[in-house]
Amino acid sequence: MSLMLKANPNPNPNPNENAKKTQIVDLGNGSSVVYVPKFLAYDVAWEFFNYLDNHIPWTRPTLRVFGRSCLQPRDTCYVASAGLPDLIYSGYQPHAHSWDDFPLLKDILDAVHKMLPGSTFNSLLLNRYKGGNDYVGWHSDDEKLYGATPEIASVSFGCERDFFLKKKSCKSPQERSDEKPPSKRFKKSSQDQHNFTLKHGSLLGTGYPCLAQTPICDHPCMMHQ
Ligand SMILES: O=C(O)CCC(=O)C(=O)O
Ligand SMILES: [Fe+2]
Repeated sequence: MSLMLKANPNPNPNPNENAKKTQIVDLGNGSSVVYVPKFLAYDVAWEFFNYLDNHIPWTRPTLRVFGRSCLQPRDTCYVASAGLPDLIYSGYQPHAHSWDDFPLLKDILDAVHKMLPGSTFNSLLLNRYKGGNDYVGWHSDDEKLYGATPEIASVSFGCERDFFLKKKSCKSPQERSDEKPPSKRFKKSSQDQHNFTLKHGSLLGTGYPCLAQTPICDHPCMMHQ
């Protein structure tokens, strides 16, 4: 399960411990990602997992990808601050729930803001992968709503899963390639690919400008799954 973004105001009794293990990975071209493997204490993260698993109004929508209808291969739920433009991807417009409906999500958001000083996240896409067959296909988080240089924070819960980032080919379609099975989606030996194993309770931040030596980020040119 992952939150594309924000948990407990004091998730770890010793915040310095988190910071020490933080990794900043240079992707080249001025882009960096930050990875905090122990963003949330192990037991706290399991409490969050159980809450989210049981209390989020998960849905599994039908998407329209390359002219075909297909069931999104994961459950989802969307939370957004009031006044944001609608999120629409692959012909689907999720209902925007209010942060006020889920106080725990606000706690996660506060913790992310503390870990990434200067960040101000305003929407959250929750994804639940029910087993090894659920996945997210190659895509860029480049919806207009996110602006020219999207900043994304992802908090993961449950089983470890691989997360891949690669440079986007300019000719590739912008749509998510959710309909392709994982085996056909990527050759792991490809150059310019970066792999992260997202641990239970970890935080991954992309497109976060102050991570780069110069405040440049090219997340719009990156895609991931
Ligand atoms: O679940 C994840 O870690 C990634 C999900 C994702 O990339 C997305 O919803 O845009
Ligand atoms: Fe994404």
